[in-house]
Amino acid sequence: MSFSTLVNDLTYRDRPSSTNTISTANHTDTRSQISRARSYASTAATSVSVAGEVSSQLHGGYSHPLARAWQAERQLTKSMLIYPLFITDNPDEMESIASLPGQKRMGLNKVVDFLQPLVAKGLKSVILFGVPLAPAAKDALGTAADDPQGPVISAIRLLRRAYPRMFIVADVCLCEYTTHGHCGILHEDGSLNNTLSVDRISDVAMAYAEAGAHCVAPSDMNDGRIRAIKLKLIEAGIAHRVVLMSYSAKFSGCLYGPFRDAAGSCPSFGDRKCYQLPPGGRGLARRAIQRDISEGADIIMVKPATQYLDIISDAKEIGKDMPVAAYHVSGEYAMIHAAAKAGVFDLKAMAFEATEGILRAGASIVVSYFTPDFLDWLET
Ligand SMILES: NCC(=O)CCC(=O)O
Ligand SMILES: [Zn+2]
Ligand SMILES: [Zn+2]
Repeated sequence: MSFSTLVNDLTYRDRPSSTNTISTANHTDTRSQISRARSYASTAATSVSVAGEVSSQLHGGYSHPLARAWQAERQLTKSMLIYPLFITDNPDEMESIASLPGQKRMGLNKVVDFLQPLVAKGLKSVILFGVPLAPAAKDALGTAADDPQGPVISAIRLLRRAYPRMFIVADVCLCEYTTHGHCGILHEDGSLNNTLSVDRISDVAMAYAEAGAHCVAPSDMNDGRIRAIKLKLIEAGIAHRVVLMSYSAKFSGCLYGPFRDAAGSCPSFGDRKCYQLPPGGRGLARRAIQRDISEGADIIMVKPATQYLDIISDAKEIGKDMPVAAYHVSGEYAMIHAAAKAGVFDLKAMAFEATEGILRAGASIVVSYFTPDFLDWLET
């Protein structure tokens, strides 16, 4: 221990403090050391002691709730939240999703009324997932994904009319619409046919954009789909009014289970490890993020969120001039609910702590199933 640290340490411990009773109580035996240190300090280097006292005092800076809020580079606001909605092809459906407490799967006749109180509380944005319930709606090419009468395109049109100020994001993938449940079109050996998949995915994205989505968000992880979508948007003359949000770093793992229940998008064989990223692949995620930025992404997303905070921070560093989004996924949401139910912690406190961690890592947009709760919990 250097002399100045000793002085700081002793000076700090010696101070009577209502907020730090443990350190004063435990160190009464150091008084003679303190006075020796102090007299040395006052003769040799008075400024060391003063400077030490000044720099060791942090508590004052966050003593008030507002001052605590100011410590955050980014504070959670309602504008940062995107709420996931599951829209089925059964217009009158309103079903609870067992593995996603509080979340519903709903039909077109229900969605406007469902959103009304949320919009009144400040909901700004939703992301739409289509859920075809009729088994006949699925095929090898995911034809239903861009059915003009299908749930996503119909919901885009409906919500644009009902809530003209709401920002509508359309998730773009084929897994909800393919019989095999994979995120693209397959070769005969069951692997992804990247060329056909990108062509199909970019057509689906175009259909959503043309129907009026403010943002299209491809979550499939096929190589080159950002470039393909951007080029088609430019060619159609609508690139200037559509945000392209790439799920750039979407990791393969076990946190999507409740979503697959909700959307019926579980692969019928195999897994997604050959297109979603391996959980340890930080360098690979950085390359995927760089690639998607160079291909024309307007927003880059990291998914899941709390297990991948380093990747969010990398995304913010690599894409320092663009917004970074994080998807706080179904498994993360379900875990928080389960642990809160088991008495491990308070649901609200944990929802804030997890989301603040996501913002601190670098995100300024959070796709969250907690959105309706946050609309109640946040003042602005
Ligand atoms: N494209 C969306 C997903 O794959 C799942 C998200 C979740 O688990 O909430
Ligand atoms: Zn998919
Ligand atoms: Zn997906």
